[in-house]
Amino acid sequence: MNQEKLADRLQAELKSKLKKKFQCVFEGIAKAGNSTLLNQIYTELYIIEGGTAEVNDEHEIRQIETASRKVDSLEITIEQEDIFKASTGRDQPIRTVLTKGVAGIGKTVLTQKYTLDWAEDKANQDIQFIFPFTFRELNVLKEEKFSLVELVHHFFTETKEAGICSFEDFQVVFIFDGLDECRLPLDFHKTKILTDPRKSTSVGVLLTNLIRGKLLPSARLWITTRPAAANQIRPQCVDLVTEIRGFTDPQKEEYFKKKFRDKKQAKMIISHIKTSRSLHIMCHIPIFCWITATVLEDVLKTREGGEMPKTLTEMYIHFLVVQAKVKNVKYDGGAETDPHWSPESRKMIESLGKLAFDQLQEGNLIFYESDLTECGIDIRAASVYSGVFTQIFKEERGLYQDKVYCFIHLSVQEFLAALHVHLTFIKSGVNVLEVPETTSEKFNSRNCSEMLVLFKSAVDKALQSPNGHLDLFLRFLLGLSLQTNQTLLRDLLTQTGSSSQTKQETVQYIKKKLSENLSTEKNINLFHCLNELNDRSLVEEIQQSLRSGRLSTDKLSPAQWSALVFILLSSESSEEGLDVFDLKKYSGSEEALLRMLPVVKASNKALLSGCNLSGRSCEALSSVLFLQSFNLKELILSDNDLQDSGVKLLSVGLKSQNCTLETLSLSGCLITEEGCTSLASALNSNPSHLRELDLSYNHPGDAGMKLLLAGLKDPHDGSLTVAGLCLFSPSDSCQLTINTNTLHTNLKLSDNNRKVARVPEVQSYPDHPDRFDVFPQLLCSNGLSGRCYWEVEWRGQVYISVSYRTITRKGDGDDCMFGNNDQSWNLRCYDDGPRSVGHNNKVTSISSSVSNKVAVYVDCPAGTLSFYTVSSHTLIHLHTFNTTFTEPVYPGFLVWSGSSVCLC
Ligand SMILES: Nc1ncnc2c1ncn2[C@@H]1O[C@H](COP(=O)(O)OP(=O)(O)OP(=O)(O)O)[C@@H](O)[C@H]1O
Repeated sequence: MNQEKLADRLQAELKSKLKKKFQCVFEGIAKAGNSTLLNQIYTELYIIEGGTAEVNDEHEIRQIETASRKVDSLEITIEQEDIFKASTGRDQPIRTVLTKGVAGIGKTVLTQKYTLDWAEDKANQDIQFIFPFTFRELNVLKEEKFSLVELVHHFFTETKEAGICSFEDFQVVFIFDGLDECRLPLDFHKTKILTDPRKSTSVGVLLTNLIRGKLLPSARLWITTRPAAANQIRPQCVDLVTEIRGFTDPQKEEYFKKKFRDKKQAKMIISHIKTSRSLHIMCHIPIFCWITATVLEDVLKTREGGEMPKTLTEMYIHFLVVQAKVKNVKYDGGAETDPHWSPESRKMIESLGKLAFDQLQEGNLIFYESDLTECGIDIRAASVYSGVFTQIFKEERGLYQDKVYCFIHLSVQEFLAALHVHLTFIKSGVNVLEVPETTSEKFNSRNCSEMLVLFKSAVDKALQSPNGHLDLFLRFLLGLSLQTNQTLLRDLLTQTGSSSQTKQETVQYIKKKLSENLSTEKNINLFHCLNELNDRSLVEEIQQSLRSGRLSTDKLSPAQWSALVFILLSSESSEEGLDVFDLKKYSGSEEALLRMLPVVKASNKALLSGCNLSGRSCEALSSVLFLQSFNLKELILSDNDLQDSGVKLLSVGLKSQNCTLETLSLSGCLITEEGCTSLASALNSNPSHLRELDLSYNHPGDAGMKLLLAGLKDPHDGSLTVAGLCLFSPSDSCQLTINTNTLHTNLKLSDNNRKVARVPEVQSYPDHPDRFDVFPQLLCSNGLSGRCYWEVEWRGQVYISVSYRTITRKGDGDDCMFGNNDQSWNLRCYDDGPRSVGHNNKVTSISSSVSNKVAVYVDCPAGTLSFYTVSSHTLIHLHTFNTTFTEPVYPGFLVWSGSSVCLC
């Protein structure tokens, strides 16, 4: 048979083998007989290009609706079948792809789906052979010698039978899943170069050379890994890094719809998940979806509503309890209401915990019979165990038909390992983490509680691990120390432990570590730990790390940003802590804003002033305004060069019926008439909730002003729909001059006539008909008939006013005092801020924050007089008088004793 025909036949055989192998996924129920078809449950994942060869350590989620995703130009998404096809603009062919993703994000499932689609002739038919490997399988061959060809023959016997000994002439893809589980030495510096695929050597050397591109350079490679282990491969060896970000919100729903074919049940589960923000966020990780589905199916069956799990630890505890219950009911003939933990199941969890821990410490993820026996697991009963606790533990046929065992998912092993450490400590006071070489001098166990020593050593060990293999373990261990979590496990844990003081000291220890120079990945895991510990200062801690540059915003990968966002959103303190989102507290940059949009979305007030934002931010914010579930009431964008183009983009969102923004500040954003036009039309088309609009320090021009005013008029009664409109432009600022002829003799000028103070001594001013003789008042010489803006500072008690020139100057009647007649208007200011406004003897109280600086804006043609307090970068509207000015108005002041006023 010629080579081509042979290859075709082999391809058909390989496809048929891979189809069989991957058409079903093990979702923990294999033993129970209901294996699941991969095509039936497979839900599209959100995958992005994660930078070039620069491999950094990474983590968690992406939580943003599709609406905002499409405008997020920071990310290039990739379809599952196009993993070797990079975005345009790259001319080099892609040989090696490294796909990163956190635990349970769907790396294995993705590689399986890719292979299955190929085997079923659905995609990538240009590939002649796909050879999928897992590092788990390869680890077993650590001590053996193979050539590359022999290795392929070994795993894919049909290639050997077909007698194919050379793969150079074929389009071949090798998949290596789970680099984080790799126990083979991959030493890119020392390993000798090997180019001959027929030369026998250790598997580690084979892989190193394959990845280097020395061995079989024509083949393509796809390696998957948890982020923390990605750095085992030299960046130069990787052509494309991609990242699985899990499910987007619509994908989450799709998952549950596929999982629960009963539409009613699916709907109920989805709406239940949506009620808990953190649970909903967690479900971006497929394994959580699966665990959540398992837990909720049970929770909803047995109790109405109830508290939903909020943290990772809580979720896994629920999962364990559900398993115990299922075992009890299904296999032991118990009733749903019986205690879940029989002495046998308790014993089994203890044994499984010991196995999980011992093997995790060794870095082992598959075990042999001898490992089970060592942990007191009866080997004959092992298959029963795996049948019983199918969803925790599974039995596989390994190579050579040996029976091997592993946990249903690595995260379950990590959880049980933590449970083991916890249980052993509670029961016997033994700290199993304390092996002699790690007993650090730093801990003086006589001074700290024993438990604290345990936690500290766990933190240290996790930080020492180069591939992060104890990261999740640490999160679980700390999570288990919470009383609330121990209560959930009450029948399993006969005694509980850990005090709030231990918790506090653990938190302090973690914070100390956070202040050291750790990798981003470690930093983020420690944030997760604080979250598991329910620590309320977490948000502040994250802000500090970002602000100080300990977490450099330039170096954070998209996934790390998402992890921060996830922690911020799910942390307990976020309920109040994120009420006001102040970008500068994190990092005053556009990148930070774009990455933290989900936090903006969850906040009531977003302070984004002076952060170098551009149109990109406007576009993204606009998409947030479109969202239904959005809380934002105040958006402060002042002092960013957004320009007309930015405002146009923002206006798209302002038009949305979902937009319930009450305050918008665009002060000093370089907006001209064009920007005002789009803003006016947006505000006109949306029955807006907007109460305050600050457009000060822009250049709207007359036409822009008119448009805006028209756009903001109520169609029914013609009144302004926005109470606090601030429209002045830089050209409206006036330089006020005090008219010394009006000055009362107890008012003294200083600072080049910019400051007026009330003094007890009578000043020797000449008599003048314009001078106020009883009230300590003055007027400026500026007669205003257009638009004018000025700012004033004061001490003590003053009235800041405008008045017609005709106001009476002599005597102590109301016709003389600012605000007490129809000739004048005032704002009454006190030591603690403005308290009321007055006109024609009518005083109206206003609310204001503490302040001693106000701005006044008068628009004579429009008939408005507005007062604002001035606080950094923002004008906060106090009050607007609407009237018709019949003659020019003059700024003026009344200065009570011990007070002074200053023109800014
Ligand atoms: N695309 C998907 N559609 C439906 N379910 C999925 C998908 N991806 C993952 N899952 C579910 O999540 C579980 C975990 O996925 P998988 O084993 O692929 O994660 P992983 O990223 O390889 O994790 P680890 O790094 O811990 O090995 C699967 O068993 C399956 O139940």
